[in-house]
Amino acid sequence: MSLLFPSAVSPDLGVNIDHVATLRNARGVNYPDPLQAALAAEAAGADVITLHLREDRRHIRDADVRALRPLLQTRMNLECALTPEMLAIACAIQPQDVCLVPEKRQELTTEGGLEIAGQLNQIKTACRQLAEAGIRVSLFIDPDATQIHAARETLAPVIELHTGRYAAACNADERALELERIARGAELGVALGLKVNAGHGLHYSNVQPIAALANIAELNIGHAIVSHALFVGWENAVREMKALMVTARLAAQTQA
Ligand SMILES: CC(=O)[C@@H](O)[C@H](O)COP(=O)(O)O
Ligand SMILES: NCC(=O)COP(=O)(O)O
Repeated sequence: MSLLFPSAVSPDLGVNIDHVATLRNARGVNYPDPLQAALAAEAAGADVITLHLREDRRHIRDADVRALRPLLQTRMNLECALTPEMLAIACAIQPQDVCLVPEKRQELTTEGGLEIAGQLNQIKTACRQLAEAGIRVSLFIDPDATQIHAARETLAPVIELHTGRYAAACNADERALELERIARGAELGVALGLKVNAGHGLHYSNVQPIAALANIAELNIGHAIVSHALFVGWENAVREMKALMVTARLAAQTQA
């Protein structure tokens, strides 16, 4: 696990296990087991295990989070909405990291980042509550200067930049623009003293330009790894993603 940021040999890889649970829940059975996936991901090189306890429990369930916490050798990054229920669960389970994310009931996936300025006091209070429970707080936000400055005001030590627009870009020009927004956002975050993570929609085909950014400390990736695992096996899917990240970061460092 890399301890320093930025400019480590690779960003940390947070493997998101949500969609292992999606597959389990589709049949109402107890397999595939997200706990087994988490432990195997750690053995294959994951630095962090990320899981999103959605309010509607569409994939990860409370029991998964509770059972996994004492088993992990790395870190648990629990993603949750900014609600009293979720904050109470997080404080009881005490993951090392909590990432606060916006949720909409009908969305297929997380559509955007937190609107921090509009709920500054509520977010500040949540950050204080989590910090008092010994939890490091991350805010999932769009790579937007206004949001990054607002995040700094909450005293949360970490931000995670939403890479969804980058991942969904329709052409090379659009992708380059989105990459530039993320690079500038990461630079600003680090300048403000924040740890800067990124994630959402990243895939084997688009991860390297993001992993190359020296200011990015951690990438959280799930759906692509679960999907690729169908063809190459779970551990190989994790190893391949980590290898792409290391290669991209090393190449960028060599060029610098
Ligand atoms: C915040 C984030 O990007 C992930 O938690 C992602 O949202 C998980 O997958 P779903 O959005 O499909 O639940
Ligand atoms: N925070 C982003 C994340 O955990 C991974 O999301 P995805 O790779 O499943 O889109």
